[in-house]
Amino acid sequence: SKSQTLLPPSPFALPIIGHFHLLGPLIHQSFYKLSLQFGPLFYLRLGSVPCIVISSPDLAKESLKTHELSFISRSQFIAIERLTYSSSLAFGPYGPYHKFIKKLSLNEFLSSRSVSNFASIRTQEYVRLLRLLAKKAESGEAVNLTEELPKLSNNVIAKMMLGNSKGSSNADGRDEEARLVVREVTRIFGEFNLSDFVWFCKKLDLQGFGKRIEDTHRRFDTLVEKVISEREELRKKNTKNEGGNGGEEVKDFLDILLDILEKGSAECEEVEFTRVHIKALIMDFFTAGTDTTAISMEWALAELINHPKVLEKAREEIDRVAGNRRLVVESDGPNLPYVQAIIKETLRLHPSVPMIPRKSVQKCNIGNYVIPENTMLFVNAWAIGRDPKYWENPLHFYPERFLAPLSGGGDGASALDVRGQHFQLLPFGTGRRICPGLNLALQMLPALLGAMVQCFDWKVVVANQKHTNGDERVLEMDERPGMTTPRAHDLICIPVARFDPELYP
Ligand code: HEM
Repeated sequence: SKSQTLLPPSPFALPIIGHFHLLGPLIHQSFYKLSLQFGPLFYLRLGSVPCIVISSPDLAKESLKTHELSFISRSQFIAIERLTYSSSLAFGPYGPYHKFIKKLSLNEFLSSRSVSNFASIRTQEYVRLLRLLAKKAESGEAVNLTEELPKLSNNVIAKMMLGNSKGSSNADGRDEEARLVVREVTRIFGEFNLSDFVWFCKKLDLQGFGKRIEDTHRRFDTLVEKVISEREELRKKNTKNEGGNGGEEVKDFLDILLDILEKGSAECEEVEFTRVHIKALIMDFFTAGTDTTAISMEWALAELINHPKVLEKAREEIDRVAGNRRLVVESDGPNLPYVQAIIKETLRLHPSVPMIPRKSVQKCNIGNYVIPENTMLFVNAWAIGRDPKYWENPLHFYPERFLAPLSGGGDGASALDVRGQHFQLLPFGTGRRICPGLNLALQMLPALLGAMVQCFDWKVVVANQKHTNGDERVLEMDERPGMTTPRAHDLICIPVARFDPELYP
């Protein structure tokens, strides 16, 4: 029939640029506005790249579950290709290598068990931040949380993945350099490169991305080569202890990967696994795991500052569970349902990856429409999280919606989790390409938020963060463009101590 050959509805396109003229800097918001006009499934051409945008849970399910294998890949962009050594888990195609490395990452690095094994490393990092905040509180100084939170998540991933006491020294400022490189990579990934979208610009590099990409690639490669070579040396010296790991410490992911590189593994017989794959994986976890976790934490705290009653309720729960003689810790998580609900509510309104990006590997039908092979798919999780059809009072920050209602009613959100089973709430995506870091993020976020609320009151100081038009919220909640959704302005606050730092572990 005619409908079997139809593309989804689409706005008027211009020559060469296609629909780019319809997009503002916050692309998920532009897509949301277009969805109000063209419906929950529409078609765009970005330069010469065909795309579809989905903004309803039903169609999200149809594309990501029913047609999962059709939309299983991701688009290859010039910067991503180069900076991830064309071997990315996060951005690469789906196939035997992806299956192998994802399974390995989930089993050996990011499973609930592995994440628990590294709990003490994370506690050290939480306490390092809390001590800094306590110092600032003592001197009445402001602290820029937008700077500090990524340091924490970066350190956590570095220490879980690469270890911290394996003979590598930070005397040459390596941690700082690593953080700066990761920040630059994330920035480059989030910027729009004409060469990716307009076919005749492919070789022109009109915006000068090439040099930035090459410089950043060189800096990262130098760093990661040093880390891997030092570990290889240490392993040689230490051959008596299997894995060269000193026996008592928990094996970090780098040791596991080097074991496979040296001895092979039954499961990787079919795939090539080289030193380059190790480097790519390190890049993957730093870029996919650092900003996302820090941004979610920042939004959660900003929402609490804007909603003092929610903050007070969270604090009552924390004080009930941990009291005021010990710090709240990750293992308290299951006893903190209200704090957990705050995290879900934050991920609903501020998913740090606002759109799930995929690419079709074969032609398929969605609704009554035909989606050609090689079409980019954006599932707009940000828009779905704000749709009044699925959420009561969607713009209201109301964690209670995720707690069992006393007497029915509400939007039924109490039954929803964030693990990819419920298509109206997809902050971590779903299916075979679901975020493997979700266990880690869901361990860290409640514990860290809990500790920051338990230990401090928060005073907002910077003028451009504040509403001036009589809005009762204190902080503005605007977003900045990028691949993730950071806050437009840095979150700068003065912490006021309410917990004795002597009691930190
Ligand atoms: C609040 C924190 C985080 C959020 C909101 C988040 C969100 C996401 C989303 C939406 C995807 C795409 C899923 C899909 O296509 O279905 C993704 C993929 C991914 N994430 Fe996360 N993420 C977070 C933290 C982390 C952490 C801590 C790590 C690693 C340590 C990580 C590593 C990855 C990787 C490797 C992928 C690619 C998976 C694949 O393509 O198979 N993420 N994440």
